Amino acid sequence: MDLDAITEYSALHPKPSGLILQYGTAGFRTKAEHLDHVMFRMGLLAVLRSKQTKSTIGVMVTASHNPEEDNGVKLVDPLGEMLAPSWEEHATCLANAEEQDMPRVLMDISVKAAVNLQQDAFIVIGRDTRPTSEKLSQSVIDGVTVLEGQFHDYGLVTTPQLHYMVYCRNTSGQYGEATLEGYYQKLSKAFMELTKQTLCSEDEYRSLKVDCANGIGALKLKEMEHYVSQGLSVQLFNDGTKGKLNHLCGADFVKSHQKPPQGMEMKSNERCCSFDGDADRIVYHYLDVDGHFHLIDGDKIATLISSFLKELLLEIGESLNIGVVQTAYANGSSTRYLEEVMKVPVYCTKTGVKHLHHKAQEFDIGVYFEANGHGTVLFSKAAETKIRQLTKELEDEKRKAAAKMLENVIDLFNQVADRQVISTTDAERQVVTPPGLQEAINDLVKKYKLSRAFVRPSGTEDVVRVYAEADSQENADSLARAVSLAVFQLAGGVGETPPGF
Ligand SMILES: CC(=O)N[C@H]1[C@@H](OP(=O)(O)O)O[C@H](CO)[C@@H](O)[C@@H]1O
Ligand SMILES: [Mg+2]
Repeated sequence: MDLDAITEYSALHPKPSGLILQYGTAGFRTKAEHLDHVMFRMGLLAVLRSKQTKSTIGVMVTASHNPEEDNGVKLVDPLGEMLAPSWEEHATCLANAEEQDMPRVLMDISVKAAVNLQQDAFIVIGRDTRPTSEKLSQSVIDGVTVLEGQFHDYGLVTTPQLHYMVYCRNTSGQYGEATLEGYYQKLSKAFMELTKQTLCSEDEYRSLKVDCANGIGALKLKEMEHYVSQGLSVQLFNDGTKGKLNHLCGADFVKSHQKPPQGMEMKSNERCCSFDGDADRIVYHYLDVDGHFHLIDGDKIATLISSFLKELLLEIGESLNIGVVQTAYANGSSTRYLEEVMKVPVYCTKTGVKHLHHKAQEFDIGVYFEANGHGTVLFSKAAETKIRQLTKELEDEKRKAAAKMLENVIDLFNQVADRQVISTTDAERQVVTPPGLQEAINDLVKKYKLSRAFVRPSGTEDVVRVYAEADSQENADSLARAVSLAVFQLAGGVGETPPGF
């Protein structure tokens, strides 16, 4: 490691002294102007991780659903998964080292993690459409280059696309070809075959209006459109030509405000959906005949997918186990429905895809979704092999067709995978500190029917998130208000007291 060169280049990406950031739910996120040094250093760290794992590592420059002024970075591990927790700690240490200490901290990490510095390194880089992303990804490249890592810059890609590239490269192309063309080919082929097998072929079911949050999803869906045009006609809105990223539109807005995005014309019963800024979330929505808005969020998507999968498994007569993984944000009635009606075991993990993904790997088929629309279905290697074998061996036509559908589902899901006074336990559903806050929440929850509430510090924004549900909108709002007030009083709130809703 050429420490002089590192010191020299690092001075071109200086750390504002005293700035402390944490590798949170989905990497580092904050105002873009504070991130140049973090990007450079994540380029360095990605090289160490690549040498240690002897694999390609991904670096994605994005702040997903955050406002346009923010930016962020997350590292992608060899199998397309989120960075391992011990390396999140290394990332935090490296990002926070003062300028003069940085080369030493980098050395310490390479010693602690037993990195063979002679090993080659290869990094793939992607970015979203934020105005600051291009320059910041150049800083990542500077970090990679100074440690003599090789790299490929994919430029503008969605987060799932970058995860896909990493996985393809580390499985020598077995999962697919590590190009955008390869990505579109693989997904569209599975999608077209699966839709061919379904019953509803009328045109109205084949059109979809897509709110692209004024982000990268618009560019990439335009590229993908013609691969699927025989099975699906898409109409793009909020494609970034006018509006601001994630502003009054996109999956996060639609989910948290429970209303249609601006900039999209919706008529009764039209099928609509929204992406977030880096297109790794999707929620569906529609207006009914009376013009009422309905949201098909991650909870509902998980329920629909698991019932579909259960039916197919029944058809082929295989008893592969299915598990559904949710977070504390899942609506209580979706959990009850899955457990009591569908008889599917449901598990709750901490917020963030990495936690859900990890748990979902324990099943033959693991379905995981955050309520906000992040999610996928994972098939264990054994389940995948079994299903692929059945498509060849089964003689009964109906059973064979069901096995083929399952095989297409496997290929369609991209199976690879983003305040501190408040601390929590029990998958973030119970507050530990500050003292008294959990008791206050318990007392408030008791006042409402079918109610739940919890609070936790966000890992992507400088806020404390308050969740509340109850038997009516009015009661849920009122409970949320009361809990916010308790947080404000017991957790040292600053500024104005939380407003009414
Ligand atoms: C309540 C909520 O929606 N939280 C989001 C949000 O995390 P926070 O740690 O809550 O800021 O951003 C994450 C990354 O996009 C996403 O995984 C997570 O679900
Ligand atoms: Mg996102």
